[in-house]
Amino acid sequence: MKTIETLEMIDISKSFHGVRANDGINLKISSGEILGLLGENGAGKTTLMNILYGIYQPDGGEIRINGRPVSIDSPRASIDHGIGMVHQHFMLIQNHSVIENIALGYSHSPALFPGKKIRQRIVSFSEKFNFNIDPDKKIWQLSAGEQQRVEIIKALVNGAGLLILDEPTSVLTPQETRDFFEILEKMKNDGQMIILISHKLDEIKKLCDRVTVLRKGRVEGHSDTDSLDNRSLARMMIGRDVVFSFSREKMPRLQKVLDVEDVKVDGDKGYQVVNGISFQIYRNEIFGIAGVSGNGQRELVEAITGLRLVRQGRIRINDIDITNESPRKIHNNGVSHVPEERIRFGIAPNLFLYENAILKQHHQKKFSRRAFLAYGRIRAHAQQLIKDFQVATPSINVQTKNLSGGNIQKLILGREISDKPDLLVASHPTYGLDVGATEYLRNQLLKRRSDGGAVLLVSEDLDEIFELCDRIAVIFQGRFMGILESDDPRIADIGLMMAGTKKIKTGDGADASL
Ligand SMILES: Nc1ncnc2c1ncn2[C@@H]1O[C@H](COP(=O)(O)OP(=O)(O)OP(=O)(O)O)[C@@H](O)[C@H]1O
Repeated sequence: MKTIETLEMIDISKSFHGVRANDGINLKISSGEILGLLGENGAGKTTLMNILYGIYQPDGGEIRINGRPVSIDSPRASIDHGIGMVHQHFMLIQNHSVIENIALGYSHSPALFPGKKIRQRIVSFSEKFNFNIDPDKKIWQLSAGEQQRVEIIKALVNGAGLLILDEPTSVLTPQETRDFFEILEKMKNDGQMIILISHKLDEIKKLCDRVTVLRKGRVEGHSDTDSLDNRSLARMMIGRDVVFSFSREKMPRLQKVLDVEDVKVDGDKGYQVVNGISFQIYRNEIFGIAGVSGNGQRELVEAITGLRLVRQGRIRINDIDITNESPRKIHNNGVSHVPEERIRFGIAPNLFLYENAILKQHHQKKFSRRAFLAYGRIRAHAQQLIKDFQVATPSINVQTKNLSGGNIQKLILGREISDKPDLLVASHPTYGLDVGATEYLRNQLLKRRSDGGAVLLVSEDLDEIFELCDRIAVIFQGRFMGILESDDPRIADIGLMMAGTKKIKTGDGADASL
């Protein structure tokens, strides 16, 4: 392992076409420390870490390792200096084994395929930090948590003394998160340095020794986590107080909007992953689906929004059968969708922001005149959207791929909600959002409900589900383990239901699957 004792970033600046993403940033981390890097969406966290990892070159400033200035002009140089980065989206080749993936990035190899040496190192790290990974398994056979551990091992095998982790728990189940925290503690006690980017304040407080908070490209402050509570952390990040809990008045359910009847759907690998699910959602209702990811919720949502074939059963919106209709027809019948994979399904990355602001809506009368797009109105709509949803961008004339992850997310949400759909289907809508944007989004979902909309919310964040939903279904292996009213005392068993060890008979649509 490389011996990095201290790493400093001094007065780092970086601009993109006049946008100062980093403006004189200072940061320091020492061996055996976990530093939290916090900041609102677009604050400059990813840019700063991309500079440290050699993906971008800074316009000014210096990086010092053990007090000496170093030049990091590529990821290879960064790895050679003992820095490793685990991105939000894993960079692993699915059809290759763990050992093959690690060999591909191995930086010290004299041999063509240094399999034996790598196997030894995987085993030794696994024993030391309890990674529990089979080196011969293919990546596609591994859970998200296991794939993340492979990424970490890959960095450690290359000698990383400093690990950068970008929102590492967003893809993990609660159990995997607990295991992951233990691994990080062990690594820290072994002298490893870790920089953790996260929007989850509890996580930051639990794991990090110190935090550096960025705002609008500058350092807002450095602090020990002991001396901060969630409220003061949030205030540092977004410059105002954040509401952490919402009051949700009870509302009578009105007409039925969505009717899902005994639906069966196949997954990507060709076998059935939604095994006969029935439920209804009404106007003035937020209906939550809780469950560990990979239990069929993604496929169910894709079936409702027209992205996946329904093999059996019917789906109706306002009593109109939309089973296996095109996404466009389903959208025209009043369904909007905030997809789980936003960059892939939510935007066209190379189009301008104002074009993405009306994606799927361009044929509507307000945006087109005969065969032509009404660009004046489209631009005005985009301006309003970025104002209402606080999308941080220099203008509406930028390619959407250049927005920060959280701001892309806000743009999609704004577009879908402003369409005032009868049914809004939102998959993990607050993932990647800062605390201020999360608060705003949750308020918007509640507003959609009180304006007479129906909302289907799929989330792994139980706090979010409890906070927002009128009824909660728990999905396990493609079946509902029960549908509960939010004030049902049996809600305490939700963990058991998520793990598949308890079913609850509720006299609702869920019975069809019990
Ligand atoms: N390649 C790029 N081209 C143009 N602008 C960019 C580029 N990368 C980042 N930016 C801009 O720099 C600013 C900082 O973005 P960055 O991705 O670093 O923020 P972040 O703190 O990581 O945000 P998030 O929490 O949303 O991921 C944003 O205004 C973003 O639009």
